[in-house]
Order: sequence, then structure tokens, then C-alpha cells
Amino acid sequence: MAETEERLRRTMMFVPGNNPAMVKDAGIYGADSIMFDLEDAVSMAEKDAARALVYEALKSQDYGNAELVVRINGDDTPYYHNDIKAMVKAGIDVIRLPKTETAEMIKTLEADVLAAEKEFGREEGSTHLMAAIESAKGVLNAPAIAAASDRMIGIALSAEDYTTDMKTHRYPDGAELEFARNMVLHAARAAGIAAFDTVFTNMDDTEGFYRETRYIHQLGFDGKSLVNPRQIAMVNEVYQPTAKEIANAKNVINAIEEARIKGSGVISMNGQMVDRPVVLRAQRVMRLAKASNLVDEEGNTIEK
Ligand SMILES: CC(C)(COP(=O)(O)OP(=O)(O)OC[C@H]1O[C@@H](n2cnc3c(N)ncnc32)[C@H](O)[C@@H]1OP(=O)(O)O)[C@@H](O)C(=O)NCCC(=O)NCCSC(=O)C[C@@](O)(CC(=O)O)C(=O)O
Ligand SMILES: [Mg+2]
Repeated sequence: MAETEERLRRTMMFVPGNNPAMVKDAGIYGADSIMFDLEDAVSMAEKDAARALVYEALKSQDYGNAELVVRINGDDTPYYHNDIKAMVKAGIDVIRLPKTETAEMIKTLEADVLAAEKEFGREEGSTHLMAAIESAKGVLNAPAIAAASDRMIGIALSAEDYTTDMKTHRYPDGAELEFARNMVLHAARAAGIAAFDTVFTNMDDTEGFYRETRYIHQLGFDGKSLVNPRQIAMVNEVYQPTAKEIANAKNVINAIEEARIKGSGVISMNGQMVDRPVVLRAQRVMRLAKASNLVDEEGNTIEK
């Protein structure tokens, strides 16, 4: 994994790279990651203009603490190399490769990114990578893709292209995505990187969006790719720990600290065994609580 400290990536919002207003305002909505799109949201005729627009925005706009991601065009297009060069030169945090089918595609991207870092004097290894899994072949190769480079921070399921490849379409119950979701999630976890669920494209189906988000949260995904700012608050709401979960997490962390002082790694709390995995889950709850502004840096509850 490219980072030692886990970064919260609940919301990764697509921003069409050919839309000046959206590119300019993308930072005001509070997405954990802003993903400028140079691929399918941009027509062939606008590819060069979109790349230039995103480049200028990266150099001049302040996007706060958001992680900045760009979805480049695939290696089978004439735009791929120019996209990499421009985005590395602009200092992008993460490059997302669409339609990734093999580990070799990531290794080639890694070499191309390294060459660009050398060309533009950027610190070698500072550009992170992620892969979008959009086909049956990509799903079956997901474990190798996820582990293909130390620069990888995550893999994402892309259900629109994936369901087309599978000769189906998206249904409300998501059964057609079950295998792919589990493959992507297991591949990411085995490689120690983040897993992102797919976009939900019906802006009017709020109930369906909540249902899908609760489901992928339960499975263990880090977050979702999004297409609209209205979806950000809904994901954050689902990922926000409850008061009971926060209280329990605090108790676990306090109890294990007391046990550590006494020289023990496992204790019982209210009849419940508390050991390392329980502590790791409690720490994650506290990180989510902090990101949700429910507790302060010291873990004290923030009264609303
Ligand atoms: C869906 C809709 C048209 C709805 O428009 P609406 O007009 O109804 O939106 P409203 O809610 O009314 O907007 C309120 C205010 O927010 C601003 N605003 C809206 N969206 C914003 C945004 N994204 N970024 C910044 N700003 C935004 C807007 O400008 C307005 O600002 P203002 O006027 O100032 O109030 C719009 O959202 C939109 O274009 N979305 C991006 C679509 C896109 O990128 N598709 C490609 C990626 S998927 C793909 O490729 C499939 C995939 O590859 C995926 C994978 O790989 O994972 C696969 O295979 O599955
Ligand atoms: Mg796609």
C-alpha cells in the first residue's frame, strides 16, 4: 500500500473535465476525493481542451484537503500519454486507469508515470495509482491488478461498463454485481488497498441510493464513486458511526490501554473479549467519527 496511515475515501466524485463551472466549484461540496474525468464524460472533440482545463485548475484552484484524482483515457487511445504527462506535471495525487483488465496494464502505467515524474522533476513515487475494473476479465484478474504496484491506493468497480460486458444491466437488488463486488473487495483487502463501489446514476431514486450504500457499507467497501454532489451527504450519513458505536469504541480503546499498562494484550469488557481486531475496528470507528465531526481530535463528543 502506498500510504502508512489509512486515508478516508468514502466519497470519490466524478467531475466532467470539460465543464469549467463544475471543475472550478468541485471543491465546495466536501467530497473526500475529487475525480476529474478525461475519459467517458468527455467527447473526442473535447479531449485536448478538457485536459488543458483540468491542468490549469490543478495549478490554480484550491481544493482544500480533498484528494485529487484524474481518470485518464485508456492506453488504447491517442490521449493516454498526453493525459499522464499533463497530470503528473500538474501534481495530481492519483491517476485512475479505466477499463483495467490485467496487472501488466498497471505495470506499464507505473513505468509511464515514473518517466513523467523524471521529466517534470516530480518526486519519484509521489503519483499514486488506482484501477477501475469494468469487465469480466478485469474482475477475474482483480487480485493481480490490486497487487501490481506499490503505488496502488485502490480499485473500483465500474458497473455501467461491467454490466454491458456481462450482457445484462443494473437491477434494483444488485444481484448482477454480487460476484464482482466480492472479487473487487477481496482483491483490495488482500493487497491492503481501498475498495470503491460503483456509481449510482438515477439521481431521483434516493431510496435506492441509500439501500445500495448501506449494502456496500455492510460488505466493507471504503466508499463509492459518485456522479453528483447531492450523493455526498447521503454516503457520509451511512458511513457515520452511531453514538452507541462511538461510546463502545471509546470503551474498547480505554480498556485495551489499561490492559497494555498491565502487560496484557487481551481483556474482557462487559463479558466481551477485546483483542487486536476489536481494537482496530474501534480505531476505525473513531477515525470515521472524527471525519464526521462527531468527536474532536482527543475523541471528545462534539455537542451539536
Ligand atoms: C448527473 C448529472 C448530469 C445531473 O445533473 P443535474 O444538473 O441534475 O445536477 P444538480 O444536482 O442539479 O446540480 C447541482 C449543482 O451541482 C453541480 N454538479 C452536478 N454534478 C456535479 C459534478 N459531478 N461535479 C461537480 N459539480 C456538479 C451542478 O453544476 C450544479 O451547480 P450549480 O449550477 O452551481 O448549482 C450531473 O451531476 C453530472 O454531470 N454528473 C457527472 C457525470 C459523469 O461524470 N459521468 C461520467 C462518470 S460515470 C461513468 O463513466 C460510468 C463508469 O465508467 C463509472 C466508473 O468507472 O466508476 C462505469 O462504467 O460504471
Ligand atoms: Mg466506465
